[in-house]
Amino acid sequence: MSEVTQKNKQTDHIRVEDIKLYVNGEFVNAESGAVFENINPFTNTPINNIAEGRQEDIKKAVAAAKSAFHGSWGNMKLSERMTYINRIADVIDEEIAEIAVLEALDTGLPISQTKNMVARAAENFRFYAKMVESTLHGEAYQVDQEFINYTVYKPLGVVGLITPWNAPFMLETWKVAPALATGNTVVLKPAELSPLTANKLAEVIDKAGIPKGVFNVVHGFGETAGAALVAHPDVEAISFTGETVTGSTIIKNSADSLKKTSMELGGKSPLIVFEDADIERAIDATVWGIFSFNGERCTANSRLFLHKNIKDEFVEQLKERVSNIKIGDPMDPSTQLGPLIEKNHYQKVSEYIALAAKEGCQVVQGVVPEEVKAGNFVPPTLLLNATNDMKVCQDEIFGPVMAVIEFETEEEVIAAANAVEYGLAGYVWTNDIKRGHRVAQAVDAGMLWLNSHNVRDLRIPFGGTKASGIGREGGHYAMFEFYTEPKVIHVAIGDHHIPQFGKKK
Ligand SMILES: NC(=O)C1=CN([C@@H]2O[C@H](COP(=O)(O)OP(=O)(O)OC[C@H]3O[C@@H](n4cnc5c(N)ncnc54)[C@H](O)[C@@H]3O)[C@@H](O)[C@H]2O)C=CC1
Ligand SMILES: O=C(O)/C=C/C=C(\O)C(=O)O
Repeated sequence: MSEVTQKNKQTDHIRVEDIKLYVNGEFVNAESGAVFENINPFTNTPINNIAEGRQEDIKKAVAAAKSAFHGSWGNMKLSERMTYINRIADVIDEEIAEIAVLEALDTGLPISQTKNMVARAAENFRFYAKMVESTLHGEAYQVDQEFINYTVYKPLGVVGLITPWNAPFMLETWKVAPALATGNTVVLKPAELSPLTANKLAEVIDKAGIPKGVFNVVHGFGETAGAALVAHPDVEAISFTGETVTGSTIIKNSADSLKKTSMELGGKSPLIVFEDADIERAIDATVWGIFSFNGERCTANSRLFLHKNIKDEFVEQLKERVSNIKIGDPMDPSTQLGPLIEKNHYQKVSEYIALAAKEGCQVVQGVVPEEVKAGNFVPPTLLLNATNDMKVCQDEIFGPVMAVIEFETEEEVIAAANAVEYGLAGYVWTNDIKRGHRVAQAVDAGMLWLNSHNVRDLRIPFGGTKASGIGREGGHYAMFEFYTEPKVIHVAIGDHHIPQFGKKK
């Protein structure tokens, strides 16, 4: 991997070693020997080949994880387990530069942003080590002098984690950290479009010395490797982040084996700016919220609602920002917007923009420099004069595209913000404290930021309502409500009455 360094500004021709599956502590080929090609979104040339795991590989990985759960990992002292979890964080920190480069190479995300995502990944492990050690405890109830009833929180066993390509390393670790810290063992099926840092996570965890079988990675496609993981009877739970339709399929497919599922799904989040808002800050937050991560963000503010009295001024400033956003090579530290993940996605996003024009929007875009045209670049795009009922305001486009909708009254904007199938995030800008709270509470969203962009606090629940998900990640929600379950132990401390069925009087 020596070719991949931060000095590389030109991603052309960068090749990385081929990638294998990580099963039972070993890097192995797929049983079938199959591989698939991994493509660089900046050049549309191959980066490397990836072993393509299928059902037989999932079976092996689950068997290894099951054996580790009943062996070394399951029997380990808490303090020792936490030493391993913290060591994973340390290794990530040591390798942050290389991981950030791999992520940018694989996804087209700008290197300045992938660095922060990798730092957050290390924090995910440290956070859960601390959280589990300090707060994973049960309750005890005493019933007179007869009983003490207490609960302990037990890990589930083998858990399957299925993740998307948009912020892969950070989102994978956001699941792996609580899963391992609470004592489960893991089979990770990362997105087929972004395998590089999932492989790197296997290398990191291997380097941290975690016992074999505790963590496994099976690369491959959703319909084969993913579906096999979902169907496997020895997998106790599936935590999924991805598209709403895929989430629904996974819930159906997990029903036969009665699995617990957690669903972090799509979004079409509103950002509402009232006329009394701090306009400068609202503009910064709006631009960041839609154009960071190349617009491929579940929490992106893809619908901007502007009060009619500030709309023209706000839009003028937005146009200027859009024309200044630096589009280019993801490896260039000054790049703000890189290429989309793959050609098909580029096609999909471009079709939505064409549709918006047909539906009557005025389309305003930045300019993609000639020298990067080989990449899947969609420029930052504003869809002006949009109305909330348009298809481009209802569907998750998942690109750097924001619809701008005018409103007049509070009631009207709440109704429009909620007239969508999703309910992941929301953003409200106003300096009227009462209105701020009123609107924040009225918008259908699992997470609502008032006078702020998407700033994270790992202790709070992360997730959405409506078609944006079921369940929450983060804080004690992941710990108590998903990756463990309570076990009750009833202890008699006195001689309470026991009915004497069948006993001769
Ligand atoms: N709510 C949240 O926290 C977040 C949600 N997302 C959502 O993720 C989506 C983008 O990610 P994509 O990778 O395109 O999602 P996707 O749903 O296409 O794929 C996600 C994962 O599911 C796997 N998969 C596909 N079909 C499967 C099946 N039948 N059985 C099992 N696994 C299957 C894929 O191989 C991949 O690993 C967007 O909708 C975005 O909003 C992204 C980040 C955060
Ligand atoms: O912070 C998280 O745990 C997840 C973040 C994901 C996004 O912000 C996104 O995809 O928008």
